[in-house]
Amino acid sequence: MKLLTAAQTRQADAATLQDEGIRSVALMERAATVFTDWLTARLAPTDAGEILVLCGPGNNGGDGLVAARLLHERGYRVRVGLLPADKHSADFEHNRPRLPAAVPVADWRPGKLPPIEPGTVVIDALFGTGLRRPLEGAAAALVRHLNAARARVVSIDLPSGLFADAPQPKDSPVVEARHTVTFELPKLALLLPQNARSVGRWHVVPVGLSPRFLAEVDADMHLVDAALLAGRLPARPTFAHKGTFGHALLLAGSKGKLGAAVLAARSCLRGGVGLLTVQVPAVGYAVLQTAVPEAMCLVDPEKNHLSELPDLQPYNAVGMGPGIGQDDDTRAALEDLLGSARVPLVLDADALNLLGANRPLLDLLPPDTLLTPHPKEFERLTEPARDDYHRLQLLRDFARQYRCYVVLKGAYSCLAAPDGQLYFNTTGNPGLATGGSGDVLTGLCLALRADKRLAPLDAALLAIYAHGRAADLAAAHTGQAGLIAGDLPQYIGQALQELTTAEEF
Ligand SMILES: NC(=O)C1=CN([C@@H]2O[C@H](COP(=O)(O)OP(=O)(O)OC[C@H]3O[C@@H](n4cnc5c(N)ncnc54)[C@H](O)[C@@H]3O)[C@@H](O)[C@H]2O)[C@H](O)CC1
Ligand SMILES: [K+]
Repeated sequence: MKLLTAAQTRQADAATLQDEGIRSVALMERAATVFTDWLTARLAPTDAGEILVLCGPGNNGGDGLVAARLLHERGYRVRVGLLPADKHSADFEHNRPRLPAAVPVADWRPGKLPPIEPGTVVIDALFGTGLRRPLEGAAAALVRHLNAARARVVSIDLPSGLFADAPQPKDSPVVEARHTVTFELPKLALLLPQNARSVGRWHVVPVGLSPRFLAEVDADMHLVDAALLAGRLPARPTFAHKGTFGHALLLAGSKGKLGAAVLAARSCLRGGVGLLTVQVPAVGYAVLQTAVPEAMCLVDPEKNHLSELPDLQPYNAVGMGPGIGQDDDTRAALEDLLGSARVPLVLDADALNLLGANRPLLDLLPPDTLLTPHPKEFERLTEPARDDYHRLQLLRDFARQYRCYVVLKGAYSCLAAPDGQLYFNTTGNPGLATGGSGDVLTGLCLALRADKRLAPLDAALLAIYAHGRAADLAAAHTGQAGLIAGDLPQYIGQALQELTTAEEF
């Protein structure tokens, strides 16, 4: 699924009107109806009390007016508060007189703002994608008043005051919603940690925007969902043998961190690799052979850390990083790897920290290398980000500059591709915030990069999605708090199977 900018969303609205030959008030009616359906499916009239609908001057406010009318028709008690404005949108003007007389309407002016009882259900229809500048004056006062009320706020399309795809000044107020019900496609702002307090939980409801426009529009941001991945993971051929799926080499572990090697190795095997060899320092030999008997094990000459590469000739992909530490010898081995590898590389954890501490090594990164930093590791590779938007810009720039794929891990992990496209993952849950879950991702990435049938982009997309999906499957048994990284590999197979394309008849 594509992620649109605010400007593209306006174009999508216009294309929909044109393609369907409908008036904009009809689209507003549709949007407000799906919003109202969403709300009434979750909130009975008896639990709602008197719903307060706060309406701004534009089409977001127009949506609010329609929702107020529909809620009244469905037996809810409703009142409307209007933000005073010099000018209203045409569709707002169209719907204002259509509010039933039984719905109380008042202007909500600064200095005379009525109290909002704690727990009141408030529909925030002040501003949506048309916000042009940070809120000030009457609008800012109203938002501050609402945020102080401890109400149950549901925002239409966006929490008011939040730009759809750009940062706002720290001191400009934004509605703090429990739920944001957004139309057709999520907006970038909903995916970023810095907006979590305003957005609450977000939900997408369909309004039927022009399929033609959505197919044609040139987006540079995407959501990684099952639809995006359809057809990217071919079924395993009947006459497959272990060579078909590649031989991966994993360089992992140091004294006290062999668990990282074990987790990555198990995950690589569950990711479908044909053969796996793991090189560990001597201290890890018995651990690896016992914990992961399916993998072959090479022993580094050093006892406690990795110091050199084996002959790379047999391998289709090499992964390095989980648990390796940052010894000088290990840095030398990494440098050797960057200089000599002729196959896809996956770099994580201390391999990234070594790169960050030795920036000239970045110029040695082979094209299409896959890096999987968390935000701190990414910062070591680049610079501290001013905010989440700036971090995405740095991510994009880095992927372009080094012609590599970078997964910035977190909720909605974001993959940047060498062409500057960004892909936000939709699977996973807070149970992944546990030690070792990144090592599992590394192993899975390595397996998919070793599979010669997969393009680099497809391997990375499949890996981040299946990793999150495995966590969702695991959490159904363990709960989120009880989820540990070792639970994940056993669900990778199912996650990949769900994505596998059946052979066409
Ligand atoms: N995408 C869809 O499927 C549909 C979306 N709809 C809704 O329409 C809004 C966008 O409406 P628009 O009129 O473009 O913008 P807003 O209502 O967000 O606000 C515009 C309004 O506010 C003024 N304004 C802008 N910034 C400020 C500010 N900082 N302070 C004061 N006033 C400001 C501006 O001048 C305008 O007057 C979208 O989010 C959906 O909710 C449609 O219903 C159709 C389907
Ligand atoms: K809103």
